[in-house]
Amino acid sequence: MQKVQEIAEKIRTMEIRGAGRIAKAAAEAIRDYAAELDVASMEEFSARIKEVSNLLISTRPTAVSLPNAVKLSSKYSSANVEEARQEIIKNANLFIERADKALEKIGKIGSRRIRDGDVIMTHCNSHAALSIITTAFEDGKDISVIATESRPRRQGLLTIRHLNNFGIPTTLIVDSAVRYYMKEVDKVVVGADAIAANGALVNKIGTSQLALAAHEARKSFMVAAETFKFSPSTIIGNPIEIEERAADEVVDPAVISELSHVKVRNPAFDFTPAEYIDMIVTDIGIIPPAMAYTVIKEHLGWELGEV
Ligand SMILES: O=P(O)(O)OC[C@H]1O[C@H](OP(=O)(O)O)[C@H](O)[C@@H]1O
Repeated sequence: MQKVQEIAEKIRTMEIRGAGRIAKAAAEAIRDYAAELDVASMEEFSARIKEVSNLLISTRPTAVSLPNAVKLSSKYSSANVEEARQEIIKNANLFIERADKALEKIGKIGSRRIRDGDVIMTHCNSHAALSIITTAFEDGKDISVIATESRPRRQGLLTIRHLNNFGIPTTLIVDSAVRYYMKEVDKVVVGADAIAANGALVNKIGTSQLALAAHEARKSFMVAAETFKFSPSTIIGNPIEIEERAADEVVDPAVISELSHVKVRNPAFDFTPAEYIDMIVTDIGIIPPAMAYTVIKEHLGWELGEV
């Protein structure tokens, strides 16, 4: 349990971050916990698995990859502890393998839409979006990237370091310069924390203003998302919760401690409506946002009544 608590804390504090990475970390945590779980009965086994599943899911509320990973990994059908344990180990490993392959597939598929000479704008730090960009570059396409800083956590600095390691010409801009530079951009490529049944995208705060600026300038807006980032519970009407993080990520508490009329808001994500999205590059191919429902039904194997 202590190891799971440590992983949960790393996810909560964003030492482990990125919707795909937290999903994989959760799958690994459940697998390792199940492997070592010493219980006297099946009831105890079920209760302990449920407890760690809930703990992991509670760490970050928005990225649906997290509950999807937990649900897919902690599945078992046997009423025998040893068999159930092996089922969880197998399912978690399958999920992890599928997640790695998905990133590779998204890179291959999405990079075909990148043209020689393209200037690509990206936001935050998405491993799926970066897979598209770096694959296009490794295929010999002469591309460059404009990367946003992504306040308040500045994940843009991870992105520019990653792109620099590949030798990709990159420009770092502050988030508020997005519209100013949009005229130089050919394509916007971003990741996803969740995709709702209506095709709306939930991604790092500021994504929707990139989409708006791209739409205004008639530039293509591409989302890179593994199928496990689609949200089953939105089919039955549950809204996706937007995580609001601590004010001290935005400003030093000392600066505002005496300003009695000021409060700080720090939502980590925003919604981009489907009409601003040209395509979603997934591990099962490029789809329009309107196909989100089909992905949830057919590729996540979701059944009405399950959620
Ligand atoms: O799964 P990958 O593509 O890496 O990232 C997807 C998204 O997860 C990140 O969230 P955070 O930085 O963990 O809050 C960003 O919003 C990013 O676009």
